[in-house]
Amino acid sequence: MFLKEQLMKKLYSALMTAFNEDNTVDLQGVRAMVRYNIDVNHIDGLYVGGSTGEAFMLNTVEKKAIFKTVIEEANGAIDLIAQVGSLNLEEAKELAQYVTDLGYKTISAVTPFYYNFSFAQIKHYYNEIVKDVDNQLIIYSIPALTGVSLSIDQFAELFENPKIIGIKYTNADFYLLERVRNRFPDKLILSGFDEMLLPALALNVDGAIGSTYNLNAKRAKAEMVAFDAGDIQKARDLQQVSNDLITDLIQNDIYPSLKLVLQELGVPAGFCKEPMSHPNPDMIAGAKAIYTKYLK
Ligand SMILES: CC(=O)N[C@@H]([C@@H](O)[C@H](O)[C@H](O)CO)[C@@H](O)CC(=O)C(=O)O
Repeated sequence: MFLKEQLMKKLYSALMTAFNEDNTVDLQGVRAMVRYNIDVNHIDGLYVGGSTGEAFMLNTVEKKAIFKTVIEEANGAIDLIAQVGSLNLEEAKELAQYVTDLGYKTISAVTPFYYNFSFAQIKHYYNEIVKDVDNQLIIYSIPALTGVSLSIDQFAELFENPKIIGIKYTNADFYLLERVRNRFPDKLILSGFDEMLLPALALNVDGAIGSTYNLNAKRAKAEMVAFDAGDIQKARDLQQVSNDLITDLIQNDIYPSLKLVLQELGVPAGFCKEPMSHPNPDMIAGAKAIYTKYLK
């Protein structure tokens, strides 16, 4: 089991999934992205099977193949968190057992979405996912995509289960983040919006998980170091450049653009899965410009 100290102020890439043009999973591309994160980004860990991994569009067999490939390729070099949450609770439980058996030390699960579940149902979902596995879980809270906002008292109720150890906090509500941080000093809070890394650091999060760290980890790490050293102006300057990069990525369609820029960096990141876009000439030109401006 991880102790909180072992995960402090760490940077995690939200791992992408490489797809072939026909929308099948390209496991060689997945391996290449794991390697790039370890060898070039010097990342502390990977969040596998999350939004950036396009996991909510994958079937169980594909998810298992990715979890297996990633842990094999990482071979103990970095922390791995497996996002197993699913609207199909049976699938979530099956994946929780599967990744635990593979050796993942931490799991995570998105709040169940779409059906407007009550808090009692959400609590049941989390307790069921961890019930039979010897593992610990981080709640994945991303209200902008799920429509599910948990209150501080609801987080407290979920934390009554000792296996629930933290939150992947992808939320622009910094008032709630401050409240959560101070009410649960021993819980892991990992910030999820890359463009808000600096204010999240100011509120003493334990680290960050994000999509853009797949290619911008060096700058984000430098920002974390500057912040820790008290060089706030340097941290601001770095966040400003990162946010220019993130703005350009979003304007160019972020998920395919992340993959296109990785290809410029020599990583065969493949395609996104439809209905995500496949690249068109304008998008390819935009990604090349982003690479040249921020990463060359
Ligand atoms: C919706 C989304 O993709 N959010 C990203 C961010 O890294 C996001 O792409 C970035 O902050 C740009 O907005 C992460 O929070 C998601 C994430 O870590 C994951 O589950 O893959």
